[in-house]
Amino acid sequence: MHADLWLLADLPPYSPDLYCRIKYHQFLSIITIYPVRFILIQVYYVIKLQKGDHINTIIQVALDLLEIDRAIQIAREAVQGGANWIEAGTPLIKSEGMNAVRQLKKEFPDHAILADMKIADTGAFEVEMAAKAGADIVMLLGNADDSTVKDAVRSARKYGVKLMADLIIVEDPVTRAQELEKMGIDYINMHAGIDQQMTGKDPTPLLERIVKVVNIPVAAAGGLDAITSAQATKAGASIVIVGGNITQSDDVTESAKKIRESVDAIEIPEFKRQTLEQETRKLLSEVSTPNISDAMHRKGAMKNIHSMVADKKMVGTAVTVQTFEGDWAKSVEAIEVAGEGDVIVIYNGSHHIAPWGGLATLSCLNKGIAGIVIDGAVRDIDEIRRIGLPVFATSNVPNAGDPKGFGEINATINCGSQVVNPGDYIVGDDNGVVVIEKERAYEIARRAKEVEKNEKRLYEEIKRGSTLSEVLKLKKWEKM
Ligand SMILES: O=C(CO)[C@H](O)[C@H](O)COP(=O)(O)O
Repeated sequence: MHADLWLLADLPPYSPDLYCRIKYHQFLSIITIYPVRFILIQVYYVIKLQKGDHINTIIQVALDLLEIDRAIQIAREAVQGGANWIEAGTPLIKSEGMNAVRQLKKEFPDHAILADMKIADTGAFEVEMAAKAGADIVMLLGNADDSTVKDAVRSARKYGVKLMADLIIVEDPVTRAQELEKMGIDYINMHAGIDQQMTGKDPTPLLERIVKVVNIPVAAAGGLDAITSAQATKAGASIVIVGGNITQSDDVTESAKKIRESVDAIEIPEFKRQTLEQETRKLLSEVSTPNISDAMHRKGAMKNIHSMVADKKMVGTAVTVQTFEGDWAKSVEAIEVAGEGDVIVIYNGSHHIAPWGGLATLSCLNKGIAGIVIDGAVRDIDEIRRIGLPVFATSNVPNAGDPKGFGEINATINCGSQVVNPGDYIVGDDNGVVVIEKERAYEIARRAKEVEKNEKRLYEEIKRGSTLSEVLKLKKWEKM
């Protein structure tokens, strides 16, 4: 059955009464003229929403991948979990062209296929191209020129496809949504793009305002997961577009199922957003230092600094100390300056004389300090290991220096060949230590989480018997 896109009718699983009402509606829509049908459908929606019912939300899985065969496999698993519409993501279309749409339509004839072309120009031509490849819905950029939008609408009507407008970089989304509806767009997509999400942008806040001013279905997209998809539904979204939290999951079907259950739940839990700092710390505690280094394009790793206490994870904000060979006065004074969740980062300049030991480490434990990093040596390694606080250094030795007091606290220092400023995020694990400049901490934490999700997915595929070069298609993507 070809999904009736307007009625969002391709909604398995749905309750029998809703099924009958939608079938009745489809019958009505066949026999009524458009305005009458339009009014009836509005009445239908108002009655359902008045009763507090949820209109079964469409889950659109966004296949932002590079390989069509992997995309098809992931789409299959997502549909098993309850995804309804299948999106050929922009990266997939840029990588595989219209063949991606053709293959998806061939594999999933009973599911609406959306081509996320993000059309900015030559609307008619690109809509025609996608329609002929089998797309049911085509995405254009909401801030494309009106002439492009209007010509895309003419082409969409001619080829029997629907149009969705992506508000990703629109200055005034509420006004633009109304203009786009007037020009004949079928769906509005309130979207926080992947890069925008890394800076904390969230599509939900504007959703309610847009749903109020347009009569066409509104989609939400941008880092959605089970909780935020439900919030988007509560804010009035009829379609939730989910990419990474399904496609990069190590269990795609389960992830899609969680989103299906969450958006269909009658009671949607209140979702209290954490502060940016809380979310940053939480994300950094979930990822590894290799994930973070990858998220920074292989940057940020400290050289020759190793964990002195095995199997310890450390996340904190830097209190920096500049000292000189073995001089431990400023290092110990820094314990009084640092607070809960800080990391004391020391440049000592020698690998043979320790400015740090067991007593200082115990003092840090008392203050809730997250850990210590020294470009230099430590001593009392047995005591430090018993205390269990994360300590990273270049070496451990038996001898210490004297408390002369040279140097300073909270100046810019160099540690492990990395520049460290007070307040920068410091993350350590058994791989080593990375430093993240505080201004980019949230963005890097989000990007590192994407790296981690992607690696988990690759791990899953290799576990099924593939190899790294196969899943990465190394030969195909080697730099020409
Ligand atoms: O259009 C997109 C990016 O430009 C993505 O498809 C959209 O953001 C959904 O993916 P995710 O849930 O990973 O954000």
